[in-house]
Amino acid sequence: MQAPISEIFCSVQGEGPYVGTRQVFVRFSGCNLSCSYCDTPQEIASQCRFEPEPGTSVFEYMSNPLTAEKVDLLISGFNNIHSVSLTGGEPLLYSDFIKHMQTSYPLYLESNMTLPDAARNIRDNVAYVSGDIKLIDKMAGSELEHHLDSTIRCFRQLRSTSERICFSKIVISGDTDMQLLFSVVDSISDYVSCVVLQPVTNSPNSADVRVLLDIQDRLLDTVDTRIIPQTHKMLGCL
Ligand SMILES: C[S@@+](CC[C@H](N)C(=O)[O-])C[C@H]1O[C@@H](n2cnc3c(N)ncnc32)[C@H](O)[C@@H]1O
Ligand SMILES: Nc1nc2[nH]cc(C(=O)O)c2c(=O)[nH]1
Ligand code: SF4
Ligand SMILES: [Mg+2]
Repeated sequence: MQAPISEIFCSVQGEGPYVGTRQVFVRFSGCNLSCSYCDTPQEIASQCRFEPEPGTSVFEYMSNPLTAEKVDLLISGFNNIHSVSLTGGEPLLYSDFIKHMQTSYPLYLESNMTLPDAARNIRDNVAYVSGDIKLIDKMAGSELEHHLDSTIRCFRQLRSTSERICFSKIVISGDTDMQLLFSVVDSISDYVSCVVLQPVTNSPNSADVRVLLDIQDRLLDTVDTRIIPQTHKMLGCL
């Protein structure tokens, strides 16, 4: 089983409720969405860069695609790991690959939550689910309805259980549609342990802190809601 992977490195989780935990990051290449704020290259990487010594920015390069066995081997070289972050791009595009991974560390999925069949495929393989809610402003009508239905189905498949923790992150910018946000969070609130409002980073269209606090106040009636910016960018690490 093979997949295109753009990078593998060890760092601290910079987002959400597990911020500061030490993880290995496996970044799958390619995505089914193109979010306007995305901070990650969109094209399929011909090579994977691997940073053997954390924080050094010294990389080894290997040709894509990589096998699941090779990725397991690269992960096993790191110590004191809380979990392995599967990110991208969109890791659910590679659900069969994820099922083939044999690492001894728990898997922590970072997903855009738009691919419910793939979510179902790996629901017994992941211990943590960091699921984004994508409020895509260019969508309307039946396309938006289908998108939101897929999101809710993904959360239902990957919801918190005794074996798995699922939480949600929502990137908030100046033009986030708050009514849509409240309605989607209401639909998934039973499936998640908390909701994280993640202010957009490096954008001219950032959200006012008062807006963030208003959204939090409204959501706290339904679900534990936190405001957490991307901290790895403050640290200046990968
Ligand atoms: C690059 S995405 C990859 C995983 C998956 N495709 C997703 O969107 O959840 C990882 C995380 O970075 C967040 N992100 C990307 N660009 C961002 C930005 N400019 N500001 C804040 N968060 C951002 C995404 O919302 C997501 O939570
Ligand atoms: N340190 C660090 N934390 C992260 N949390 C989510 C990330 C991602 O790109 O999925 C990310 C990332 O790229 N780096
Ligand atoms: S879904 Fe994730 S990786 Fe894909 S474009 Fe949006 S933020 Fe970037
Ligand atoms: Mg990132």
